[in-house]
Amino acid sequence: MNSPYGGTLIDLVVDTARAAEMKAAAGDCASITLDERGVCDLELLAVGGFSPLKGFLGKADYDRVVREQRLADGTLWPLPVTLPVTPSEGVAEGKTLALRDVYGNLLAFLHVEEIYQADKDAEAQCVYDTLDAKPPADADLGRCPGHYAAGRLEVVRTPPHYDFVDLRRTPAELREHFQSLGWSRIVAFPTRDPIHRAQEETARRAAEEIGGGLLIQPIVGATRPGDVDHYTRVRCYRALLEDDDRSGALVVTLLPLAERMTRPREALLHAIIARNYGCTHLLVRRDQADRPFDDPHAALEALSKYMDEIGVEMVVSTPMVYLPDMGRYEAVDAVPDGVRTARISDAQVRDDYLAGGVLLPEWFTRPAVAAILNEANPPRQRQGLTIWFTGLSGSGKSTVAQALVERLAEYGRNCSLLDGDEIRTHLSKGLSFSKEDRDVNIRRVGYVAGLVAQHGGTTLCSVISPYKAVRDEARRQSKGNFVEVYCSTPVDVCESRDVKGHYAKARAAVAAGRGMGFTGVDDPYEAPDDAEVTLDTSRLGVAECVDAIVAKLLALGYIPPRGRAG
Ligand SMILES: Nc1ncnc2c1ncn2[C@@H]1O[C@H](COP(=O)(O)OS(=O)(=O)O)[C@@H](OP(=O)(O)O)[C@H]1O
Ligand SMILES: Nc1ncnc2c1ncn2[C@@H]1O[C@H](COP(=O)(O)OP(=O)(O)O)[C@@H](O)[C@H]1O
Repeated sequence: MNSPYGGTLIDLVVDTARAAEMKAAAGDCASITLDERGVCDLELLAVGGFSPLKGFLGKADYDRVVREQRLADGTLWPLPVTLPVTPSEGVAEGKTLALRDVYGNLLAFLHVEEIYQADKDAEAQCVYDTLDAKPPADADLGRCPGHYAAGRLEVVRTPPHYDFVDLRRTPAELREHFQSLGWSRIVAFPTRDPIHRAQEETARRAAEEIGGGLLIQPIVGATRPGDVDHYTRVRCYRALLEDDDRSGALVVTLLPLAERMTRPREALLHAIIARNYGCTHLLVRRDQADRPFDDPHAALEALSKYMDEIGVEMVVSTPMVYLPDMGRYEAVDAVPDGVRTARISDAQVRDDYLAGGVLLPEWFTRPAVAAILNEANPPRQRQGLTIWFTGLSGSGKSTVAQALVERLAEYGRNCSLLDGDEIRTHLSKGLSFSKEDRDVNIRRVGYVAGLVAQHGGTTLCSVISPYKAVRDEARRQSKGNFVEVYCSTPVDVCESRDVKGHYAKARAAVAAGRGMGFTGVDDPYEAPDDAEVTLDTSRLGVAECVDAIVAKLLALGYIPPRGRAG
């Protein structure tokens, strides 16, 4: 097994007596709440995943890491591990700072020795290589309020985790595990993608090549937007473990690393972490790029240059392809002439299989993994949905929405209805019709509908919602699963209907010079210009309105063609 980088596995977690003493003193010092990346970095610092670092980088280390990827003492270190702070009376040199997670859990104390200015330009240019392109990790650069703090770090507890606890091991625990397995040569495979058979085969071959074991390290810290969420990925890796007849040669351990998305430096960090976890080898893709303008070979070049110094050997992965006539995988460059090959691209996985609710074939993915991916990526007809009715009072929103509830049940989509009038008797009780209160009202409705949509439910919202900006906020809350129905019925028709007598009151109020702030009479209504469906209920009957919405939902895939309920 490999020794830790720098010779010693760092352990910053204090013993229980010291932890108790420190907790008792916590009230006397300022607290800061770590963001997602901060929590991940703290965990890896605490357990030695970032050995030889003993804390967040001080200025001398930071400056040299940014420009030369080396610590001040010359040790190769590719990426800044920093703690952003806003200096204040309690956050100052010589003070002690309590570090907490968003739930308020006390994680560590930093005895602040220095607070220094971040060099955002140098970070952007040297670390993220973004002289003329938008940084992939702009959120990371933007997250920094301008200063970093450093000093002696004492960790009271590592960030608590309640998911996949059986697959979480510190470097020390993993080393012990390797020892119990009798492994001395181990290839690490850090990944944030689901593993299909081709990748599995690639990783297996790497282990065979070195005559050792395989460590899959699912990266579960903050990853890139659009990545498959870590719960789904880890369920897939676990299925692999449970399903695999060769599972004796495979270990899965989660890696709580917040990725910086900046090759090639990130690849070097993976190598250092692999070594700290006891691995002797790192599986490396031939081409890897986080951004379209990245040089795909840069990571491999950097690794070749520094692997000796890091003390980890590189195994360059062999991409695999399926040979349907032979029922096996083969290295792409070893396929015999004239033999048929089969593959499914990432885009096909997404668009042709997952989006359509079609299971990936067994030759491509283990059935247990395919089932998890399908369950986690339901086709649109099984995804949540918000149908948002907007329009003047009396324009037909509630009438059409109620009819739609019945009609959608026919397609297996059961809906809840949030009707403006009713909402204002509880969720929004006491709110007026001022612009501010209307916005609050709509935000509440949008928030509730968004939560329901994200968990697979369907909500029909029937609210005037006169302002475009807040309607758009509601759309975002539902993460795009949002269909806007604009009841464009002319105001004179709404007024002639005057279902509740409000228009008459509003006109009377205006005539008396008081005004009532009634939408369409003496209050504004901003009509949508991008609604999915527009209905003038003075021209269409209720059933025709429902037909138009159903046709749109069919076209968008939110309901199945009749008789094929999903
Ligand atoms: N000043 C004023 N302006 C508009 N509407 C008024 C007003 N005062 C009372 N009402 C009644 O309240 C219902 C609209 O509530 P909403 O929650 O949908 O309005 S908003 O979206 O917050 O603007 C609306 O009911 P519907 O007719 O069902 O739309 C009105 O009857
Ligand atoms: N095609 C139609 N669609 C919806 N409502 C209609 C239609 N034709 C007539 N109406 C009548 O118009 C009124 C609309 O009121 P309502 O649905 O409460 O509107 P809103 O919810 O927009 O305030 C109801 O009395 C309804 O019967």
